[in-house]
Amino acid sequence: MRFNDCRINNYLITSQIGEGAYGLVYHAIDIRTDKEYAIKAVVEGSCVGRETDNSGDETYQNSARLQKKLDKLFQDSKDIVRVPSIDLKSIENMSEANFKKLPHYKEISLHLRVHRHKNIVTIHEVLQSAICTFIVMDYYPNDLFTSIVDNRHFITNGLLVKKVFLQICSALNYCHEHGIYHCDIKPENLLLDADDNVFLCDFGLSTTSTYIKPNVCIGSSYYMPPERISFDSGKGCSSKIRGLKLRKNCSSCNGDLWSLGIILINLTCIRNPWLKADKGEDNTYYYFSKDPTVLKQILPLSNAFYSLLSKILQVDPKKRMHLQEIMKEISSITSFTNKGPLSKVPPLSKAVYEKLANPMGTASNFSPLRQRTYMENCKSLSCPFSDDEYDVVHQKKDDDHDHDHDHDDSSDNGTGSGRGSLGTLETDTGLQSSFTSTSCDSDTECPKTSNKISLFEKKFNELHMTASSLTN
Ligand SMILES: Nc1ncnc2c1ncn2[C@@H]1O[C@H](COP(=O)(O)OP(=O)(O)OP(=O)(O)O)[C@@H](O)[C@H]1O
Repeated sequence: MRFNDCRINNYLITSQIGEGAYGLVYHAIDIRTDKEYAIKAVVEGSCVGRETDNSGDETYQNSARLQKKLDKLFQDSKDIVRVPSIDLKSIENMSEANFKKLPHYKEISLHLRVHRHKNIVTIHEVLQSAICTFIVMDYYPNDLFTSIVDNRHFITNGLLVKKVFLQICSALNYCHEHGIYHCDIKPENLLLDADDNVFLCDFGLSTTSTYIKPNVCIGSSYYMPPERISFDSGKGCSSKIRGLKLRKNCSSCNGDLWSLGIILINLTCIRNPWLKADKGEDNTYYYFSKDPTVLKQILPLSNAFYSLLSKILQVDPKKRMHLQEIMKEISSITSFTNKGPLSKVPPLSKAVYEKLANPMGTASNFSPLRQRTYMENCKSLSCPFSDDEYDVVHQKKDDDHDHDHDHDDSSDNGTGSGRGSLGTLETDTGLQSSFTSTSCDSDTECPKTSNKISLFEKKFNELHMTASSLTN
């Protein structure tokens, strides 16, 4: 490895763990404490003045340029770079005017405003060298993409799906409450610790603008809402979706909600429903926009889960279900699929829901009416909760004498036992990693690009979607 054994202050670099459009991420060890960290190197000016349509070549060139600069930095300093640490509070308080001068600090500033949340990656230090900025963060060994696709970690465990998804929602809710819109919610930007706790990272596209321009803010196409793709590039620049004429700019908040809906499909079906929510370019999405029940034909969804997804994946962004409601529905849903292990899922107790949805201890809108507490099989389902959490669930169960499973979805005939079996979900369609162009918002026009071609792209293209049969 190129920078093996190089040091930045007290951090010893051990390997490269990520390569994005404008950042390189390294695994490092603090030689004083032996604690592991992830260090992201970003270059000043790297996210300025780049428009959306970028090829993989350009991404490669960007990171090659950064590598070269780092080479020189380490060479000049004989492998030990000593750089000052920037006061985090001063970065957090930076203004839009500051971001115009130092655009790459916007990602760090917005991230710092929310990194206190338990499910958002913590930034420890920001180090400034002459050629680039180093963001020192907590290190997590896995990301959600690898866990879903490679490890197939979720398809046999509905409680784990609930836990992970509620933690994602909780992190996102915290961001929205603080006026930060992530705009690049995708499995690669969700990291996992060894106990399957989620941590949101990469605020490179995030914005404080409640509305963003459709033609500037391009995220990963799989997770991008239709209103940010299907725009008229003509003078009016207004979006037209299903005959609706939408605002010139798109709601940042509602865009994140759409991405959540796609993540739910990833977690439960190991699929992406379409490549791009663009009627003109994607046949599956075209059919979905005409008739949402197409989702039930291409994915093994239970009726209850289809009903929930159709409320999240509303083409009209204003009609999308609110985040708090999504969380409550996920907590109480009793089936994700119409067959296999996810066809029977216990609802969460109020205590467990509170812990996942409000790890910061803020008030919740959980409705006691909706809660069900029959989680007696929690442990045997390979319980995703810690012992403490399990105790809370278990104690509640002891108080609860009604253990009958009462399915919302009576039409589901739940062929799978849901316990221990590998299930019958068709999981041969690989989940696509995000490799399309990305750029960041908005009023401040700070586009960045990302054309990460993942290992899974080839696999995905080979397998393609069963949905393609719909188009024949
Ligand atoms: N704290 C961390 N712990 C472990 N791995 C990390 C961490 N932060 C980032 N990574 C890894 O590095 C990859 C790239 O990081 P990040 O998304 O922040 O960079 P980027 O340049 O914005 O990438 P992209 O252009 O793909 O969005 C992540 O997908 C993840 O695999």
